[in-house]
Amino acid sequence: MAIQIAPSILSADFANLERDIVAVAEADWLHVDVMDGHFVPNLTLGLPVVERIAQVSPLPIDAHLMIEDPDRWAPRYAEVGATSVTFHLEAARDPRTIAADLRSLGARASCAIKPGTPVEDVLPLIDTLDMVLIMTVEPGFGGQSFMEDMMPKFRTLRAAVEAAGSDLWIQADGGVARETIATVVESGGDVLVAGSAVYGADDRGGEIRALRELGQEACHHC
Ligand SMILES: O=C(CO)[C@H](O)[C@H](O)COP(=O)(O)O
Ligand SMILES: [Co+2]
Repeated sequence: MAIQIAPSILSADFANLERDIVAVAEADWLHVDVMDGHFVPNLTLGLPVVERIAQVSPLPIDAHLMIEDPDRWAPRYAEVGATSVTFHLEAARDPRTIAADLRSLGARASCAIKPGTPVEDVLPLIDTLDMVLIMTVEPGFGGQSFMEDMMPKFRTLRAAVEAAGSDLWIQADGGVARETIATVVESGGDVLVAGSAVYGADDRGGEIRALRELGQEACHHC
Protein backbone atom coordinates (compact mmCIF):
# COMPACT_ATOMS: atom_id res chain seq x y z
CA MET A 1 0.00 0.00 0.00
CA ALA A 2 1.21 3.54 -0.73
CA ILE A 3 2.08 5.86 2.11
CA GLN A 4 -0.86 8.08 3.12
CA ILE A 5 -0.66 11.52 4.73
CA ALA A 6 -3.34 12.79 7.09
CA PRO A 7 -2.91 16.43 8.18
CA SER A 8 -4.38 17.12 11.63
CA ILE A 9 -6.53 20.25 11.84
CA LEU A 10 -5.58 20.56 15.51
CA SER A 11 -2.89 22.97 14.29
CA ALA A 12 -5.18 24.81 11.84
CA ASP A 13 -6.69 28.26 12.42
CA PHE A 14 -10.12 27.41 13.85
CA ALA A 15 -11.42 30.86 12.86
CA ASN A 16 -10.56 30.04 9.23
CA LEU A 17 -11.19 26.34 9.25
CA GLU A 18 -12.62 25.89 5.75
CA ARG A 19 -9.69 27.83 4.26
CA ASP A 20 -7.23 25.65 6.19
CA ILE A 21 -9.03 22.44 5.19
CA VAL A 22 -8.91 23.31 1.48
CA ALA A 23 -5.21 24.19 1.87
CA VAL A 24 -4.33 20.52 2.52
CA ALA A 25 -6.47 19.08 -0.30
CA GLU A 26 -3.60 17.12 -1.83
CA ALA A 27 -3.26 14.90 1.23
CA ASP A 28 -5.10 11.58 1.55
CA TRP A 29 -7.20 12.17 4.68
CA LEU A 30 -8.27 15.04 6.91
CA HIS A 31 -7.46 14.04 10.50
CA VAL A 32 -9.95 15.52 12.97
CA ASP A 33 -9.05 15.29 16.68
CA VAL A 34 -12.14 15.06 18.88
CA MET A 35 -11.27 15.63 22.56
CA ASP A 36 -13.82 15.71 25.37
CA GLY A 37 -11.86 17.19 28.30
CA HIS A 38 -12.26 13.88 30.19
CA PHE A 39 -10.42 11.12 28.32
CA VAL A 40 -7.72 13.73 27.63
CA PRO A 41 -7.12 17.05 29.42
CA ASN A 42 -8.15 19.13 26.39
CA LEU A 43 -11.39 20.01 24.61
CA THR A 44 -11.73 20.55 20.87
CA LEU A 45 -14.91 19.92 18.89
CA GLY A 46 -17.77 17.43 18.57
CA LEU A 47 -20.45 15.97 16.32
CA PRO A 48 -22.01 19.11 14.79
CA VAL A 49 -18.63 20.54 13.84
CA VAL A 50 -17.43 17.23 12.37
CA GLU A 51 -20.67 17.06 10.36
CA ARG A 52 -20.00 20.49 8.78
CA ILE A 53 -16.31 19.71 8.22
CA ALA A 54 -17.31 16.55 6.35
CA GLN A 55 -19.61 18.60 4.13
CA VAL A 56 -16.92 21.10 3.08
CA SER A 57 -13.82 18.87 3.06
CA PRO A 58 -12.46 17.68 -0.30
CA LEU A 59 -10.77 14.85 1.63
CA PRO A 60 -12.38 11.95 3.50
CA ILE A 61 -12.55 12.47 7.27
CA ASP A 62 -10.33 10.45 9.61
CA ALA A 63 -11.95 11.11 13.01
CA HIS A 64 -9.70 10.43 16.03
CA LEU A 65 -11.96 10.18 19.06
CA MET A 66 -10.15 10.93 22.32
CA ILE A 67 -13.37 10.62 24.30
CA GLU A 68 -15.02 8.55 26.98
CA ASP A 69 -17.86 6.19 26.07
CA PRO A 70 -16.91 5.50 22.44
CA ASP A 71 -19.36 2.56 22.56
CA ARG A 72 -22.11 5.16 22.47
CA TRP A 73 -20.51 7.92 20.40
CA ALA A 74 -18.22 6.36 17.77
CA PRO A 75 -21.05 5.21 15.45
CA ARG A 76 -22.52 8.72 15.54
CA TYR A 77 -19.34 10.07 13.91
CA ALA A 78 -19.78 7.60 11.05
CA GLU A 79 -23.41 8.73 10.72
CA VAL A 80 -22.38 12.39 10.32
CA GLY A 81 -19.91 11.62 7.55
CA ALA A 82 -16.56 10.38 8.90
CA THR A 83 -15.11 7.79 6.52
CA SER A 84 -12.74 6.39 9.14
CA VAL A 85 -13.46 6.44 12.87
CA THR A 86 -10.77 5.73 15.48
CA PHE A 87 -11.76 5.00 19.07
CA HIS A 88 -9.34 4.47 21.96
CA LEU A 89 -9.01 0.93 23.29
CA GLU A 90 -8.51 2.31 26.84
CA ALA A 91 -11.99 3.91 26.77
CA ALA A 92 -13.90 1.09 25.05
CA ARG A 93 -16.12 -1.38 26.89
CA ASP A 94 -16.75 -3.65 23.88
CA PRO A 95 -14.27 -2.86 21.07
CA ARG A 96 -15.51 -5.69 18.81
CA THR A 97 -19.05 -4.33 18.85
CA ILE A 98 -17.87 -0.75 18.20
CA ALA A 99 -15.85 -1.97 15.19
CA ALA A 100 -18.79 -4.01 13.87
CA ASP A 101 -21.13 -1.03 14.30
CA LEU A 102 -18.74 1.23 12.38
CA ARG A 103 -18.37 -1.24 9.53
CA SER A 104 -22.11 -1.78 9.32
CA LEU A 105 -22.46 1.99 8.81
CA GLY A 106 -19.96 1.81 5.92
CA ALA A 107 -17.06 3.41 7.81
CA ARG A 108 -13.54 2.11 8.33
CA ALA A 109 -13.12 0.85 11.91
CA SER A 110 -9.96 1.86 13.71
CA CYS A 111 -8.64 1.46 17.25
CA ALA A 112 -5.97 3.59 18.95
CA ILE A 113 -3.59 2.81 21.78
CA LYS A 114 -1.89 5.35 24.06
CA PRO A 115 1.88 5.16 24.68
CA GLY A 116 1.36 3.21 27.93
CA THR A 117 -0.85 0.53 26.37
CA PRO A 118 0.93 -2.60 25.12
CA VAL A 119 0.42 -3.39 21.43
CA GLU A 120 -0.38 -6.98 22.45
CA ASP A 121 -3.73 -5.70 23.78
CA VAL A 122 -4.90 -4.84 20.27
CA LEU A 123 -3.55 -7.91 18.42
CA PRO A 124 -6.64 -10.10 19.10
CA LEU A 125 -8.81 -7.44 17.44
CA ILE A 126 -6.93 -7.24 14.12
CA ASP A 127 -9.57 -9.19 12.18
CA THR A 128 -12.31 -6.78 13.29
CA LEU A 129 -10.40 -3.60 12.36
CA ASP A 130 -9.34 -1.69 9.24
CA MET A 131 -6.64 0.35 11.00
CA VAL A 132 -4.74 0.54 14.29
CA LEU A 133 -3.42 3.90 15.50
CA ILE A 134 -0.29 3.73 17.62
CA MET A 135 0.13 7.06 19.43
CA THR A 136 3.64 8.50 19.24
CA VAL A 137 2.84 11.23 21.81
CA GLU A 138 0.54 11.29 24.85
CA PRO A 139 -2.83 12.22 23.36
CA GLY A 140 -4.21 15.67 24.09
CA PHE A 141 -2.05 18.27 22.39
CA GLY A 142 -0.33 18.99 19.08
CA GLY A 143 3.29 19.99 18.70
CA GLN A 144 4.81 17.42 21.10
CA SER A 145 8.02 15.44 20.52
CA PHE A 146 7.88 12.14 18.63
CA MET A 147 8.36 9.11 20.93
CA GLU A 148 10.89 6.93 19.17
CA ASP A 149 10.52 4.32 21.92
CA MET A 150 7.14 3.38 20.41
CA MET A 151 8.87 1.84 17.34
CA PRO A 152 8.93 -1.73 18.73
CA LYS A 153 5.11 -1.59 18.81
CA PHE A 154 5.03 -0.79 15.09
CA ARG A 155 7.41 -3.66 14.34
CA THR A 156 5.35 -6.13 16.39
CA LEU A 157 2.09 -5.06 14.76
CA ARG A 158 3.55 -5.05 11.23
CA ALA A 159 4.84 -8.60 11.78
CA ALA A 160 1.44 -9.72 13.08
CA VAL A 161 -0.36 -8.12 10.12
CA GLU A 162 1.96 -9.84 7.65
CA ALA A 163 1.69 -13.19 9.43
CA ALA A 164 -2.11 -12.93 9.30
CA GLY A 165 -2.13 -11.90 5.62
CA SER A 166 -4.20 -8.90 6.73
CA ASP A 167 -4.51 -5.57 4.92
CA LEU A 168 -4.86 -3.61 8.18
CA TRP A 169 -3.40 -0.10 7.98
CA ILE A 170 -1.04 1.13 10.71
CA GLN A 171 -1.30 4.80 11.63
CA ALA A 172 1.19 6.94 13.56
CA ASP A 173 0.01 10.11 15.28
CA GLY A 174 2.14 12.62 17.12
CA GLY A 175 5.38 14.37 16.26
CA VAL A 176 5.53 13.08 12.68
CA ALA A 177 7.68 15.44 10.58
CA ARG A 178 10.44 15.29 7.93
CA GLU A 179 12.94 14.24 10.64
CA THR A 180 10.85 11.35 12.00
CA ILE A 181 8.74 9.99 9.15
CA ALA A 182 11.35 7.56 7.79
CA THR A 183 11.82 5.96 11.22
CA VAL A 184 8.13 5.27 11.70
CA VAL A 185 7.62 4.00 8.14
CA GLU A 186 10.67 1.71 8.39
CA SER A 187 9.12 0.34 11.59
CA GLY A 188 5.84 -0.48 9.84
CA GLY A 189 3.63 2.62 9.75
CA ASP A 190 1.80 3.52 6.56
CA VAL A 191 -0.75 6.23 7.46
CA LEU A 192 0.97 9.27 8.91
CA VAL A 193 -0.78 12.04 10.81
CA ALA A 194 1.01 15.38 10.77
CA GLY A 195 -0.42 18.48 12.43
CA SER A 196 2.19 21.04 13.34
CA ALA A 197 4.55 19.89 10.55
CA VAL A 198 1.97 20.61 7.83
CA TYR A 199 0.21 23.64 9.31
CA GLY A 200 3.48 25.14 10.53
CA ALA A 201 4.81 25.22 6.95
CA ASP A 202 4.21 28.22 4.67
CA ASP A 203 3.60 25.86 1.74
CA ARG A 204 1.25 23.19 3.09
CA GLY A 205 1.00 21.36 -0.25
CA GLY A 206 4.79 21.28 -0.54
CA GLU A 207 5.11 19.89 2.98
CA ILE A 208 2.59 17.13 2.26
CA ARG A 209 4.49 16.18 -0.92
CA ALA A 210 7.83 16.19 0.95
CA LEU A 211 6.46 13.97 3.72
CA ARG A 212 4.88 11.56 1.25
CA GLU A 213 8.13 11.31 -0.74
CA LEU A 214 10.30 10.72 2.35
CA GLY A 215 7.80 8.15 3.63
CA GLN A 216 7.57 6.34 0.31
CA GLU A 217 11.39 6.13 0.02
CA ALA A 218 11.59 4.54 3.48
CA CYS A 219 8.80 2.02 2.92
CA HIS A 220 9.78 -1.65 2.63
CA HIS A 221 6.22 -2.95 3.11
CA CYS A 222 4.63 -0.75 0.41
O1 LIG B 1 -4.07 13.26 18.26
C1 LIG B 1 -3.34 14.21 18.35
C2 LIG B 1 -2.92 14.73 19.70
O2 LIG B 1 -3.52 13.96 20.67
C3 LIG B 1 -2.89 14.95 17.10
O3 LIG B 1 -3.43 14.30 15.97
C4 LIG B 1 -1.38 15.01 16.98
O4 LIG B 1 -0.77 15.51 18.10
C5 LIG B 1 -0.97 15.76 15.73
O5 LIG B 1 -0.24 16.87 16.02
P1 LIG B 1 1.36 16.97 15.79
O6 LIG B 1 1.64 16.41 14.41
O7 LIG B 1 1.61 18.41 15.92
O8 LIG B 1 2.01 16.13 16.87
CO1 LIG C 1 -4.92 12.63 16.37
